[in-house]
Amino acid sequence: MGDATGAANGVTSRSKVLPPFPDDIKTAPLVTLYLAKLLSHDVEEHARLFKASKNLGFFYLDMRGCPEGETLLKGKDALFETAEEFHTLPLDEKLKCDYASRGTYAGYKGVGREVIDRLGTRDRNAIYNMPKDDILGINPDPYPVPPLIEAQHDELEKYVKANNAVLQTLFSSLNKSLQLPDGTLNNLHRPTEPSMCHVRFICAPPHPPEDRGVTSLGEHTDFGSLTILFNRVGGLQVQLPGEAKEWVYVRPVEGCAIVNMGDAMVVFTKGLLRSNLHRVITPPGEQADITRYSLVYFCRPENAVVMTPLHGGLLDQVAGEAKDDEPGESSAEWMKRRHLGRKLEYFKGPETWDNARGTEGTRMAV
Ligand SMILES: O=C(O)CCC(=O)C(=O)O
Ligand SMILES: [Fe+2]
Repeated sequence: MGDATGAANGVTSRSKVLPPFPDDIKTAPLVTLYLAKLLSHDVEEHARLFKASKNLGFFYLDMRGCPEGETLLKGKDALFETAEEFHTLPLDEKLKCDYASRGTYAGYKGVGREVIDRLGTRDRNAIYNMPKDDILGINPDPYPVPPLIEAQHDELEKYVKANNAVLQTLFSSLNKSLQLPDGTLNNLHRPTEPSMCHVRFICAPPHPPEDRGVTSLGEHTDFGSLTILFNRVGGLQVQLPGEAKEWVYVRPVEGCAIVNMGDAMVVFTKGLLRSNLHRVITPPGEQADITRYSLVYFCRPENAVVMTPLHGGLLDQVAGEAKDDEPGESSAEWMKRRHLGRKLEYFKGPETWDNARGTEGTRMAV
């Protein structure tokens, strides 16, 4: 469980105290926003969210000090335990929920079953994806889950709802800052409607000593709208905007989620909001010796939403259209194209990689 003192260093996992994130490495200058302030309609905090969403597109969201955030923090502690339990199951148990051949992102993906670049280099992460629609009972034909996940159904349901409460707060705030008609962003992301939102358990075993510094998860921008990520150890890096294209670690901070914009927000806002490149490499310092777990909630637009720029408010003053590759593509098609292009089962070469790209090349310079 998380360490109640508030420092990310020294937090415990199921079996041990985690080694500290080093103090002597360069880290990304993510601003810290406060959920409690956004909920109490603090005008300055809304402006800070808008600024962070335009500048780096990544920020810490401190969840402490309000029931909505505390519920999320409790949920993530419980689900880190579940993630460890799931990923330590025997491989044949996990492979029972590998649904890649069905053309879905749902279920288990073993280490090396995705590519991380055009050349087909394999990833070093195992992941388990649980669709929001399965958890909330919206999908009439949910993917089978192992008993230990079934046993956590209520916890997962609470977690999805807690994430959605936070997401709706963020969408309302950004909607106001963009001066869009009331509810525009929120109505593209109603949790009760079918969408490809999901909870993900990520597990990266330690890299062998000769491979330290290697990439586990290649550079990418997220496909969807907003991502709420919890890290306990380092390894996540963002590429700082600017000519130097410098990669720096993101320090995990206890009590805070790492939130980032995905490509859907870039498309909707003609590039006004930024989805920043990020990747996962060997965790820094002593953290390199342990298995790295992370917990993610990916929020995507409802399946029926068309991936095209929105109109109104400030967006009417933004020149130019984002070059979304296929105007008219639905959110469901966009997510599937991008996801399957990375799966080993579907990767045929550099063209598959290129076809799975999003807005990485079209974002505004800041
Ligand atoms: O594991 C992490 O810290 C980040 C994972 C990530 O970027 C992703 O799954 O899209
Ligand atoms: Fe990501």
